[in-house]
Amino acid sequence: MSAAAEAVTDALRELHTRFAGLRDGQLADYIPQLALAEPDAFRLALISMDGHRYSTGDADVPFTMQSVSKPFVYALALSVLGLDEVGRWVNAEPSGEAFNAISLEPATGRPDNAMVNAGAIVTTALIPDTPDAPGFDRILDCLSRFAGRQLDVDEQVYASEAVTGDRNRALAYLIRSAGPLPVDPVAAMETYFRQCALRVTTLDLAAMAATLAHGGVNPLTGVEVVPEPVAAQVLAVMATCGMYDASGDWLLRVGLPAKSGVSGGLIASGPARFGLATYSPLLDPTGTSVRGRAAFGALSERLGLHLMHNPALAGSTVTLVTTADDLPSAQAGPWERARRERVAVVAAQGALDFTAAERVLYALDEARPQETGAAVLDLRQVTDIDPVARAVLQSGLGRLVEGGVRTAVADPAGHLVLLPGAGEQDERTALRPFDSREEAVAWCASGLAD
Ligand SMILES: NC(=O)CC[C@H](N)C(=O)O
Repeated sequence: MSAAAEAVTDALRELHTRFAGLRDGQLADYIPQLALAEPDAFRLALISMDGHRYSTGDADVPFTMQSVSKPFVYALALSVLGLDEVGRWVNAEPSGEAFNAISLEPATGRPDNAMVNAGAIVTTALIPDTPDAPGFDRILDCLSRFAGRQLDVDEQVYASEAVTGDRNRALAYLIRSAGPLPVDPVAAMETYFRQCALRVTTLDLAAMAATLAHGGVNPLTGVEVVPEPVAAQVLAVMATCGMYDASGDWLLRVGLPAKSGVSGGLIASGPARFGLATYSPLLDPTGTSVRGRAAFGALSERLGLHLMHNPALAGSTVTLVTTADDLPSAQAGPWERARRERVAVVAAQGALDFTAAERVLYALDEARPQETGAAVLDLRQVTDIDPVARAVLQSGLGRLVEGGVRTAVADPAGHLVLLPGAGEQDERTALRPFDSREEAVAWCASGLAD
């Protein structure tokens, strides 16, 4: 790793040092194998949207996923069946109850959400066997693609939970008796226990969290694991329900979609930013890693990761030049004319989304193009434009043209190539794309009324 990027690992190391001494909490012992975990183990990993990996502690040592598997199986169910169909069987409301609560909605028999055990059992049951693959193989394949490598089952942990998992079995029978879902409790529990016993490393979990943050595309492999809308739906349910009866407090203090598991694994996703994972098996009463919670809280605060913080710094993607005054004065002819007439020139830079497009259009209006009858939008420094920003800009520029403004776009990369009606307008007010700002300004100025 380069020296500069070591700074990110340093930040993780610092958190590790700061919280390694925390000895609060208990090992989960209702699954006997989990009580054998090393209480001092503490690992942290972060994976960026470019697939850069950072970690500290033994981030390559495996442990079982437990409930951290739930959002990924939910993602699979959503991509196979769609939100409406999945929503018929499992709701998306925070339950305010413990992960293993024996509780279903009275009116419908649905579990509250897919993050508590009852909901996760339903989600698992929604992935049926197909002629090609048993339900569990489909889950294994999907979760392996989230991780970017082939995962396997810890047979000892699986067997340990299968022996002691009566409460979950009871839930499966309750679900079958309370609602119309044709759950086979025995088969569903077999698959659910195996999914909980899937073996991952801390770096695997960070890759899985990063894939959700990256719109469903694994940033390490480039593979689209689930469609982008599904990734957003899963993050939404993680944000509201992922930490069970501590979800509200978590969103308030840490401010990231997250999911914990009783082995001590914990993930958090910063949408379009990174995937985070930690492993440390001492748990608080809600079943969340004590060190993991402390580390993610501190990291969020220190790096300003809370989702509700003011997201983009104003001006970071848009530069605004309001008149042709800034054009090089040596240029004669149409340039001189453009300067004299104060033709509006607005320049944007960086990646344009809806927010940036709104600023651009507002700046165009502020430059009062109706008074001069001409406007130039300079997109030469724009690196990317999303479909929403393109549509909003096209419609805004269309309005200017309709209002009689001669409008030119310096757009050598063709960000707005689909300009509606370009060339169909009358020559004086047409909307025209140009390769350079000079040509765009000259064309605008040459058409100004005398
Ligand atoms: N919160 C958890 O991690 C629970 C998972 C565990 N396998 C159970 O069903 O009890």
